[in-house]
Amino acid sequence: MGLSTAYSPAGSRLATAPLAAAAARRGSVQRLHRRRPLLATVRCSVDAAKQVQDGAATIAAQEPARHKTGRLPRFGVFCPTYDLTSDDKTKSWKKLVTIAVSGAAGMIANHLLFQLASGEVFGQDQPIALKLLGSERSLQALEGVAMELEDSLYPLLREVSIGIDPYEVFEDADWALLIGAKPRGPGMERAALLDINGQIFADQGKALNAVASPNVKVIVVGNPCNTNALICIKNAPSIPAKNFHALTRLDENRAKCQLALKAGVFYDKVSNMTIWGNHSTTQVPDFLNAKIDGRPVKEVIKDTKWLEEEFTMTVQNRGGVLIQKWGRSSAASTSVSIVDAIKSLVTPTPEGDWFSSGVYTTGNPYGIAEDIVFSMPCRSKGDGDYELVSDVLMDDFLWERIKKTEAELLAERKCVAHLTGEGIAFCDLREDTMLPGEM
Ligand SMILES: NC(=O)C1=CN([C@@H]2O[C@H](COP(=O)(O)OP(=O)(O)OC[C@H]3O[C@@H](n4cnc5c(N)ncnc54)[C@H](OP(=O)(O)O)[C@@H]3O)[C@@H](O)[C@H]2O)C=CC1
Ligand SMILES: O=C([O-])CC(=O)C(=O)O
Repeated sequence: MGLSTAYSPAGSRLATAPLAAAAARRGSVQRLHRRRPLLATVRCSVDAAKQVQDGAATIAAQEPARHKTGRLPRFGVFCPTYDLTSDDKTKSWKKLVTIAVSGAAGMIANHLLFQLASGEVFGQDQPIALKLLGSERSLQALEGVAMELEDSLYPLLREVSIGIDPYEVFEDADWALLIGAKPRGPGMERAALLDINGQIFADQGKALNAVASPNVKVIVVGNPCNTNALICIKNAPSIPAKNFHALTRLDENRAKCQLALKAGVFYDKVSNMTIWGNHSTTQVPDFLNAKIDGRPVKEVIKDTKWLEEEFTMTVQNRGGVLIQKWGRSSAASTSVSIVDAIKSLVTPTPEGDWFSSGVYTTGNPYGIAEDIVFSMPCRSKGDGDYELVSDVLMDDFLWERIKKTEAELLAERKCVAHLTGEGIAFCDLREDTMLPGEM
């Protein structure tokens, strides 16, 4: 095994990206056309044996200059010197999975990237390439992240590249984990946040549409994640809308934790936990359909007042309380929940159970407004796809709250009409509309 920094002879491939970017920026969403990737496979950049002969140190020393060429600098490349076809241990290794991560120098990514590289997400026989998206302001930090990934000696991590142009970084991505977003600052109107972050997700949607794998799976984490995911969908008409998710798995995990603590059971006894709606303080943690040890929650926890009030509010406000304690928003647990969300899509859902994800509502069986991204109960066969669970109970309490979070998302959609190709934005959000982190 060898370790250094070098470059694949991929100049022609990368050189085309700015052209695609310019074309896409000029065109409307509808006029965007998918571009066939010129090179479908990503290779290891460093061959250990060759590296010794060629003098990898010289290549590494030239690396800073390469930033200026517009090529993606490559890091963390472990090319096994053994023959993949003849080594028993590696015979079952799968085709490389390429994962693009935005906000890669941020706090959540600082946990997530290492979980991805360790093999715990996609499996111990699944080599991966990480493509990290940053900005001018974070490029140095991003190099630091890449260096730490190199130094971690993950055998499944075949390539790390960093860049600031989504049209380069998203090229051929099988997964796009969109974390980077501007945090809401003091005094900033929510409408302004929707506009600033919405613009980021409109651009990234266009880039995904142009260069990612046609079946790329996208998980939007950056807030407000439901509406950011909707903006992405609208700007990526060639990618199935079903492939986009807004992360509400952290909310599901928080709800499971609270129910387990109240019932005095281990958290793995809590199942069928749905978070309905927006990743905001209007979200609805569903205790009507959730189960503890296979029994309806309301049979186990008889304190309905607690369920309707304390439980619900604790989950809705958990992010804000954590910010007050920590001075920053949940990062490690968010990373864990992204891992959970991916695993739920790449492994079959246990019989009778489900998971929550913010997905596109068109065609939903519950009567929720179409054309928004709403957290709902999903099941997967483990093929990266999902289906909505249809046999759920509904009562007045649940439905009333679902309508409130739905109204919030419909209002958010109006605020970003200019970014979804649906006309002039009109923003009239309720005062109490907040992200989980705002209190
Ligand atoms: N859905 C969920 O459950 C949760 C969502 N979140 C959300 O995830 C996002 C990332 O959180 P976290 O990693 O902790 O945040 P950090 O502040 O640590 O990192 C965010 C990254 O966003 C990037 N960014 C993109 N555009 C801007 C901009 N205009 N101004 C400032 N930074 C920008 C920055 O990277 P660069 O300069 O490289 O672009 C920065 O590194 C936030 O939106 C947060 O609210 C957090 C917790 C839970
Ligand atoms: O508002 C934030 O940035 C934090 C957040 O989403 C959460 O903790 O759920």
